[in-house]
Amino acid sequence: MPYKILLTGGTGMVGRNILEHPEATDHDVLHPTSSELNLLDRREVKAYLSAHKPDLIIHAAGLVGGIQANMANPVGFLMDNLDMGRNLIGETLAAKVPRLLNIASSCMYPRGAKNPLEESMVLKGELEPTNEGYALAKIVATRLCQYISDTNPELSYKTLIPCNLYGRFDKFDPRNSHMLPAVIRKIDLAVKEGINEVDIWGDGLSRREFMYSGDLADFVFYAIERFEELPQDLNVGLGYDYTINEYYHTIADILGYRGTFKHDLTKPVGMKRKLMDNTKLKALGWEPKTSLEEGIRRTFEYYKSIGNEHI
Ligand SMILES: NC(=O)c1ccc[n+]([C@@H]2O[C@H](COP(=O)([O-])OP(=O)(O)OC[C@H]3O[C@@H](n4cnc5c(N)ncnc54)[C@H](OP(=O)(O)O)[C@@H]3O)[C@@H](O)[C@H]2O)c1
Ligand SMILES: C[C@@H]1O[C@H](OP(=O)(O)OP(=O)(O)OC[C@H]2O[C@@H](n3cnc4c(=O)[nH]c(N)nc43)[C@H](O)[C@@H]2O)[C@@H](O)[C@H](O)[C@@H]1O
Repeated sequence: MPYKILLTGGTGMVGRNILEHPEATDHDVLHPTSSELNLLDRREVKAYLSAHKPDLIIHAAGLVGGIQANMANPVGFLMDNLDMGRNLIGETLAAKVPRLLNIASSCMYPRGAKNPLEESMVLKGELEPTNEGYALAKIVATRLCQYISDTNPELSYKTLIPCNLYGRFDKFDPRNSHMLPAVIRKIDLAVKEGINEVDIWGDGLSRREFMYSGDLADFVFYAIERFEELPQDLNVGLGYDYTINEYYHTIADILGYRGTFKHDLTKPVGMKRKLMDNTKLKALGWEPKTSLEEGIRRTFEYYKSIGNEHI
């Protein structure tokens, strides 16, 4: 059914993949930038919802970054994400908007939890220190949605928990990018400049589940067509992972890098693994379609198209 959707984070990687998806045109999608709607200003949020009256909200805004960005700014990652979530979800409740889809992150799982991570494991152990602030903010927004849904039968606020994501519209600046786009940039520079050795952060044995953002966007539309069928919290991932070393070698093969790698053990590695259980996702009848090789190729094409000189 067509919705009047408020999409937050519409200029970000997840948001732009949602807007680029063919089914976006089936709905009336409002996607204000942060200068048109600053989620850190609760009064602005209240006024925007009152003026536009969406019937579904997709919350894909946030202060987002890789391990090094999180370590450099734990206060910002906690405060901004907490305030954005609280302001948006709180005013959505006040306006009695019937549906909200909150985008969380697999980093909110306990660092030592048994893999694959099941949705019931949230809050069942200590968090990963390198992104604890961000994880706390994500957990608060996730629980806020649950409490609202549990105490307001006419409201349905649910959370998707994606694994690591990459793709078109990603961030490539090494100061705040995640591993996959950072490695595309590093290896592309090595090929262009004839560099024969590329650093891998850590021993490369950590494992990650990186899903192509276009697939998450596809699931978002699949999910909003079956909103009532969705569980309160739902992992959205591949169901398998690779080592960091394997990601480097796959990217090197695709970009034509023939040099060697050196492990820089002074760099942070974060969680050893955060593979999520996809039983509930598969039960809904959806699975991601984009292979790692195809996803890297599309991401690299996008990277080349934006001209990396200003990154
Ligand atoms: N990337 C990943 O690996 C990953 C993995 C799992 C989950 N997620 C989740 O997916 C969501 C989107 O991530 P992303 O990778 O798309 O992030 P992103 O590319 O950094 O985009 C962040 C978005 O949030 C907006 N935003 C930031 N501060 C704002 C504010 N004060 N008011 C309104 N909007 C604001 C930004 O708008 P401006 O550009 O105008 O600042 C931008 O559109 C986040 O909830 C993140 O936790 C991401
Ligand atoms: C989904 C995101 O996961 C994030 O954790 P996390 O996967 O470790 O974030 P990433 O920065 O993607 O790092 C993933 C893994 O890749 C390794 N890695 C290897 N080489 C590089 C490199 O050149 N750059 C980067 N960035 N990593 C690299 C890094 O040590 C870590 O083990 C959280 O900090 C965020 O809050 C968010 O939740």
